[in-house]
Amino acid sequence: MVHLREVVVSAENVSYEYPDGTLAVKDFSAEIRDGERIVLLGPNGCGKSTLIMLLSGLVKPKTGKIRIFGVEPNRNNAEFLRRNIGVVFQNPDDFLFNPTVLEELLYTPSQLNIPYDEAVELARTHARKFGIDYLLEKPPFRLSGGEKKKVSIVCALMLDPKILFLDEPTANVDGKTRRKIVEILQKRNSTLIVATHELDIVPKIADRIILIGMDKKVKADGSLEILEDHGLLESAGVI
Ligand SMILES: Nc1ncnc2c1ncn2[C@@H]1O[C@H](COP(=O)(O)OP(=O)(O)OP(=O)(O)O)[C@@H](O)[C@H]1O
Repeated sequence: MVHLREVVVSAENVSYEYPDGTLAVKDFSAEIRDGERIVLLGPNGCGKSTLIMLLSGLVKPKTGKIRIFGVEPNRNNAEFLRRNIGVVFQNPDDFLFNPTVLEELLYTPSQLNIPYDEAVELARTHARKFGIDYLLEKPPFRLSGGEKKKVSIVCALMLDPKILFLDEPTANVDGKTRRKIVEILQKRNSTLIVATHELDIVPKIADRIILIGMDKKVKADGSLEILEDHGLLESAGVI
């Protein structure tokens, strides 16, 4: 008998409309199991960033249901979710606001009442591991785009989250930084949900693709074989 791993995120007929009336996500359903490595693949504007916000519980769907670890995100489980979910936003400037990189790394642990000395030790260890230790005392706004990206990824990894969400992790970074980010993601064993429109990183980091088209509908949900269906990729607008 095949033993299926537990569902960690589920979306049931989820739609989302921005206050100005733009429909960003249309009737999206999926079950994501523990340890799956998923890429949300689709062209600009198909709703990937909005889906990352919805599936990570940061935004509530207008219709439909999102469950994370079996429960709908709400005020009572916010701390639990924060402890177990890491999110890397598309634009690090939306997220980095502390006076130094070290303080940035310490922010979430401090919100979760992790002892200061323990958090500093954790931050220094992670910074060394990801090669950003030379940046610890710098203000985040003085970093390059690629450095900001790496800092946001390390922030999200600080507490070794059970689910890691990343929105366009390799956009606007040089080849070396891209390789480093891919290597970091390849080493993770826990659930990974990545939004991207960059086809070349998909086989390196994912084992399942959810392909979304320009009309915001799911065009395919399955294995990496989707990458070989050029007609499908073209009709979805990714090639
Ligand atoms: N704050 C907002 N207010 C109104 N509409 C928005 C807002 N943010 C996004 N949208 C719209 O929602 C739709 C989905 O946007 P979203 O950013 O989720 O797409 P995406 O697939 O991540 O795009 P990209 O690949 O360009 O990052 C688009 O039509 C976009 O114009």
